[in-house]
Amino acid sequence: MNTPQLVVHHDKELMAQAAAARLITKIVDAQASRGSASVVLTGGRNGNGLLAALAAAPARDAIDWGRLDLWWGDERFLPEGDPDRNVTQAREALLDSVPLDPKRVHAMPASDGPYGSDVDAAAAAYAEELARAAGPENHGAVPTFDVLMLGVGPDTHVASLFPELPAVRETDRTVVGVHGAPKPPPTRVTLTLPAIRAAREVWLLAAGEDKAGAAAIALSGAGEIQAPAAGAYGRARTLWLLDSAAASQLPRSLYPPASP
Ligand SMILES: O=C(O)[C@H](O)[C@@H](O)[C@H](O)[C@H](O)COP(=O)(O)O
Repeated sequence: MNTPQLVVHHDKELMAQAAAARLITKIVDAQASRGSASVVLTGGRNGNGLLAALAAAPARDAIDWGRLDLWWGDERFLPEGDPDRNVTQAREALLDSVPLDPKRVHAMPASDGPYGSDVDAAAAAYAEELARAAGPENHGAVPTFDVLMLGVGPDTHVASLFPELPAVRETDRTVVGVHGAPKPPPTRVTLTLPAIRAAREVWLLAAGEDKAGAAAIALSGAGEIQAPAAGAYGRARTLWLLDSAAASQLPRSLYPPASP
């Protein structure tokens, strides 16, 4: 497990803009070296804020949108097109404004899709889609994600892995259904920690005063069952992108001064 790196920006708008610039560079570099890139998106205000900043970024179209695979870390199990679905919000924030290859946009199943209301079947189907996309070098589970992004909840949840619930304890499956999530809606599909940890880089997005406690707990050695964000790390890099408010309870020794 690599030591998390922290970057603290002055406020949440600057954090979103800086994270978007960082993501553009990461995607462009991946496409230059391997011909394509693979990114896992996250829902929530910080995740969508980053997508909106990316949509407005001057260098946005340095990305070859046709050679980008998009996956999701989690999804609210709602009907197709529901405004509360992460993919709906991502489309509004960015995806509908760029020329993606629709075959490379891998939304998680909706509750009125081929699996009906069976969220566990929907989760299993997404796990199979990931496995089909994995190459031999990925040990057959999930493709190599260049960047997997995660918003952080005030209770330290990431994706739909909530403290103490069964999904965060999963050690074999890559995708599971979530029943009774404390953050509405209660039924969700989520990647598990083993899937998250397959990513080259994991970026955790935390902005706002309401994330200060979660960041301090997750970064002070808490266990992943009680603090799922503590278990979210990449194979090569784990990066926390915070604003000053979310970093306000961290030991000063943990991070450099906020950017001006
Ligand atoms: O489906 C979801 O709700 C998200 O994927 C969830 O994991 C989110 O990223 C965090 O709850 C942070 O959300 P905010 O950025 O809105 O605080």
